[in-house]
Amino acid sequence: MIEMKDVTKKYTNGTAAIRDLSISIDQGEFVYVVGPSGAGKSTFIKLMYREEKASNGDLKVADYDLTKIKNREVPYLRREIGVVFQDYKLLERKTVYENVAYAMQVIGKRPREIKKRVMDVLDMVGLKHKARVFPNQLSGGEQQRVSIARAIVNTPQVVIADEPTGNLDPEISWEIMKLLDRINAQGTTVVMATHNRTIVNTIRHRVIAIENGKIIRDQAEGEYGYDD
Ligand SMILES: Nc1ncnc2c1ncn2[C@@H]1O[C@H](COP(=O)(O)OP(=O)(O)OP(=O)(O)O)[C@@H](O)[C@H]1O
Repeated sequence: MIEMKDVTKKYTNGTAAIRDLSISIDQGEFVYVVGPSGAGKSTFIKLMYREEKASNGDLKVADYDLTKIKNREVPYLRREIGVVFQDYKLLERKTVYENVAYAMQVIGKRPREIKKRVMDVLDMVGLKHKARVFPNQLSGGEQQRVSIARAIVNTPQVVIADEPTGNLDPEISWEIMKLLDRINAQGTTVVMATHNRTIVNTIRHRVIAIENGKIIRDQAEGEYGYDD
């Protein structure tokens, strides 16, 4: 599902945020990406959905070769990748329903299909009854559930989450994790950057540790915890 070979990302100011990194993530895996602040986790994630371009190396995501992808193909790639951010990034002037529907409208889905699918995913995240409210009338956990609904509404092959529980209380974080686990159980690959050791050590999945733009450890699910 995700193949990186000798990928380097150098920002224009000369910072090499990712250095000669190689990794393979299979369809259906759940992978945590951990590491200290500034290690390169967000950059690693941004490379996957083409928010940033690799400076060197080969990168394939969901059947797209990102070294060869044309700009007009990027929206098609993004249909296969749902992204969840720490700060939710919802559109404040749109309702919950509209926020989720928008992801389908931009790819030209028909209104009738949109209505059914949006209500189905809102039901899945437990927010069908909040469809008409605006994001600022929701708690942080509810906003994150809306953003997860938006990420999965086009049934992507991969969901990428950058610190999805970073702004949430522990109790609410577990709810978000349960939701991501459910999405994963339905066959969607999940890649999640996190600083939360309790989560990583409790809900076990493969763990990739990044430091200075390199993978320093790649620990299969079932191996001992993330303890440094
Ligand atoms: N747009 C940018 N331009 C220049 N340098 C950048 C840019 N974005 C990130 N960096 C640098 O690249 C390195 C990796 O940053 P990145 O945000 O990927 O780390 P991170 O592991 O996600 O950190 P955090 O846990 O604090 O979010 C850092 O040194 C950072 O300062």
